[in-house]
Amino acid sequence: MLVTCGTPGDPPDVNEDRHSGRLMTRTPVNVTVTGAAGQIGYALLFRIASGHLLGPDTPVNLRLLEITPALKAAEGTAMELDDCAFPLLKGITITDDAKTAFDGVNVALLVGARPRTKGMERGDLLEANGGIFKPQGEAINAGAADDVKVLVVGNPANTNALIAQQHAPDVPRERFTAMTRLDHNRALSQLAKKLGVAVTDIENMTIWGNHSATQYPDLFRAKVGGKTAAEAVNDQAWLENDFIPTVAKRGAAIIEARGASSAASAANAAIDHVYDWVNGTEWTSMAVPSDGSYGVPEGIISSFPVRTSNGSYEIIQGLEIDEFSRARIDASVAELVEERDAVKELGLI
Ligand SMILES: NC(=O)C1=CN([C@@H]2O[C@H](COP(=O)(O)OP(=O)(O)OC[C@H]3O[C@@H](n4cnc5c(N)ncnc54)[C@H](O)[C@@H]3O)[C@@H](O)[C@H]2O)C=CC1
Ligand SMILES: O=C([O-])CC(=O)C(=O)O
Repeated sequence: MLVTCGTPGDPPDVNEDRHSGRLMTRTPVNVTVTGAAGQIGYALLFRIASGHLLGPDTPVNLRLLEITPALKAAEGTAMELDDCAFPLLKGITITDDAKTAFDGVNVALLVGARPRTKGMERGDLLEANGGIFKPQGEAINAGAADDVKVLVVGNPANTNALIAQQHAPDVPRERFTAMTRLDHNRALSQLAKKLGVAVTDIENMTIWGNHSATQYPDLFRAKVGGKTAAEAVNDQAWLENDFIPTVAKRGAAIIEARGASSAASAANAAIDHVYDWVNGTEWTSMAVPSDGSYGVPEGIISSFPVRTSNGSYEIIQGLEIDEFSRARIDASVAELVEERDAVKELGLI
């Protein structure tokens, strides 16, 4: 099923922003969002359409991929998007067909995933998600634009990204990334509160490893006022027993408090991830395919400190890793290796 909305009659490359009067001379970027009718989708789509993902001069076409029973809800969201009259939004396609959704895609946000339900083992979860991320990887391989960038949000995000990547052999493998930016932002906020500083006073925050409770938010690399954050905090007990578990288990704490998982903050982090990937930043956290840096086995999609520029990224090299951090990184990476081996055993990669 395919529904199109929006204003397909617009000329493709010259658009007038009716709010600023400025001429936008760029071809619309095709942005596909899977799980578009879900909670994160609802928090994400309006920000993409208003220019927060790619900047105020970049028009977008939205492609919403959903499972068939959720198409009606996606149509409702598309009606609301229309009702915002966003100057940058050039068209909306709603479909339950992955090939249609990813045809010509420039930015793919893979949000829809199978949540863990009662009685489900980890293997069952990985298998169910394999059924989603394998065909999506194949559809990206078949139809994506040459410059495609993929962000996987749906959990288990790192391993889902690996599954999709492994089924898209014609797409450069580094284009498949997973989201640890929410963890990064959570770490900034917790540290800023502890030190009584602004989040903007903190530099070089890093999340290592998996987007799971084993992740390592690293205060020995982060800097505040010329010191490492660990020195500025000067409280190893807080760092170990409070900061790390608070950041790593924040997702569960939000579910406990809200009765639903993080949605607006997750959407915000997805926006941050892609915006920085496209526009450049000196230091952030992204889960990316390892090239063997910092002893992380090659190919594993693990979170690293990265620098981005001109639409590409590199893992920041040359950091000295202390013993405490080494053990934490190794533990999270070991979990990723286990997940990779499990999906291999299931024949998903
Ligand atoms: N990496 C991260 O930091 C975070 C990841 N998440 C994960 O993001 C995912 C989405 O979260 P929510 O939006 O809250 O969930 P949700 O359950 O509200 O929405 C998920 C949507 O995905 C759709 N869907 C399922 N299979 C699909 C398929 N094959 N193709 C397209 N759509 C499909 C469902 O119909 C549903 O509308 C979950 O896996 C959640 O655990 C959530 C927060 C943070
Ligand atoms: O824990 C969850 O299910 C959602 C999630 O990934 C997060 O909030 O970090």
